[in-house]
Amino acid sequence: MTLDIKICGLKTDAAMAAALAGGASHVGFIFFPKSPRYVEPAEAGRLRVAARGKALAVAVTVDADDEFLDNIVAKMQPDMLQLHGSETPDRVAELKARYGLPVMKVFSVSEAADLERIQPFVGIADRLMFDAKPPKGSELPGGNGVAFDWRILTGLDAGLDYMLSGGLNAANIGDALRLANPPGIDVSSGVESAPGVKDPALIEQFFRAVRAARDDRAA
Ligand SMILES: O=C(O)c1ccccc1N[C@@H]1O[C@H](COP(=O)(O)O)[C@@H](O)[C@H]1O
Repeated sequence: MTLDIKICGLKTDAAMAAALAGGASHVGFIFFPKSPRYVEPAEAGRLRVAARGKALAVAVTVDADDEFLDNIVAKMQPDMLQLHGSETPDRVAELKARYGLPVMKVFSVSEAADLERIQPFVGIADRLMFDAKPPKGSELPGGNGVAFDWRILTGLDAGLDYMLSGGLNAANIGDALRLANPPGIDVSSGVESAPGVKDPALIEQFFRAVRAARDDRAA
């Protein structure tokens, strides 16, 4: 089975180069102004050029309005939108039609009952993502470096296309893959040396850990 790997919150050429060298299938840019990973749409547009033909460039937004999204889509030219807020199924459908782009809808989860919220989005969102709930007091809906109990994902329908996110890093990715067997994974703060500062060495280490875990499973 192939495994999609998204490195999110890119802000520098060096981080982009490390993500592509490792074999990322997706690279993400954060358009949430309060985030330490926020990047201006034009700068994301410059950075994403290196990914053309190699990885899908994902614009991550949180309950963004049309004006902000128009600007992001025009300047960055993403391949995909990631909706990390409380967007409804109607809003997902509206944005897919408006931009002609696939949409990945994010759900924050902590227990199996949280998975019931995905039903109205199945068949509308192109892909789902499961992230941990933000810790109390956090201003960020994602990018908190917090993991959830991956075993709850074993209750999902086989064949559901999703990415596992939240608190992943080189030390725990083996367990995450073994327990949840997701079709895709997404990492941000687990490959940073400080909030918003991607570390190419940690990115490389993450890919190495993924490869080692997959080799172990294949053996
Ligand atoms: O990373 C952020 O700052 C962010 C801000 C607003 C919405 C989403 C954000 N990040 C997303 O959350 C996942 C998980 O992050 P982490 O690995 O736990 O740090 C990240 O990959 C982004 O998709």
